[in-house]
Amino acid sequence: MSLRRSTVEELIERAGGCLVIDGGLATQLEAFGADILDPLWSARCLISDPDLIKQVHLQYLEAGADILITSSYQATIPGFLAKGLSIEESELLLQRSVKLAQEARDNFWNVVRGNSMITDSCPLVAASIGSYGAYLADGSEYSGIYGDVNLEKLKDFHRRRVQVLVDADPDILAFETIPNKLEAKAIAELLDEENIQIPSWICFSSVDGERAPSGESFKDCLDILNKSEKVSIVGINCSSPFFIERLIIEFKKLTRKPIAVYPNSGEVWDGRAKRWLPSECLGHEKFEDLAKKWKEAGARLIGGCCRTNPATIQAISSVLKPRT
Ligand code: MET
Ligand SMILES: [Zn+2]
Repeated sequence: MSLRRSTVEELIERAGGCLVIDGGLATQLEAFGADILDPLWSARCLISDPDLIKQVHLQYLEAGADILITSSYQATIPGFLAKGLSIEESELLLQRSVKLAQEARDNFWNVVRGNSMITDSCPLVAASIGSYGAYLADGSEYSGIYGDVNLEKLKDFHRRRVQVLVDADPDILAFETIPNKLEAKAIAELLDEENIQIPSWICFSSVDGERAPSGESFKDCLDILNKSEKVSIVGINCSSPFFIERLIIEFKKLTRKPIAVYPNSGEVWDGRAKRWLPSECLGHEKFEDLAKKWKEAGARLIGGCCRTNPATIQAISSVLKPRT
């Protein structure tokens, strides 16, 4: 069942001022030996090993996550068609991504926690919607260079997947690693055109800690989103944790919407070579210190992205919502 009777603000308040997002799904699938070197990336497991996805969701819940992000980041209908699947099969797989997270959540809440009913205060399911760049799988979610696309093409790219995911009734739509203003605008317009009733977040990537990867200012990007009632939350994901605090302070000046941050470990993705480049990266203990600062700076949803794992989320959750 859906948890949308409360607003995002109410849920945040009830959670003590901050909701904990889970960590890297792909990272943890790989840690279990899944082979995701594929254009579908983590979504490959929707075909090859759906049970493993559920297991990883459960681990994040046990680590203290209030929000699970589904395995649909790089799941797209054209991507599935390219694998020889039919449109119907592709849409079923998208729906399965939401179902797996809902089942993990219900199981955790009812069986592990012993609650008899799914209520507003149980963990939420956020349907992941990767950027167009993530679908291209050429690293452009971190460069913002999309070549020959326009607003309408981007809307059409996102449209059917959004409709199918919405039908599966997630609690939130999570647009991730958006690298430019054009795509942010396309998403905001699409949510309006389709009259989507599910709250959504739009999170940008950033490479330099100051601007969107395209070089456009966050002021320009957020000005567009501020006008949209359909966009409930804005933020940053899969970017270096070292500049997140600075970006939260900047975002606070630019928007009144709740801010979400779920950075990666600080390693850098080489989109062409399809590997993480060795670089300075952050340990779990450090995430604990930083998460506290991010909350103080004004972030209201905090978690981890690629190369973070359940231990990271455990560390974040222990400082953000110490159990009494
Ligand atoms: N949520 C995605 C996953 O782990 C990561 C998004 S950033 C590349 O599947
Ligand atoms: Zn990531």
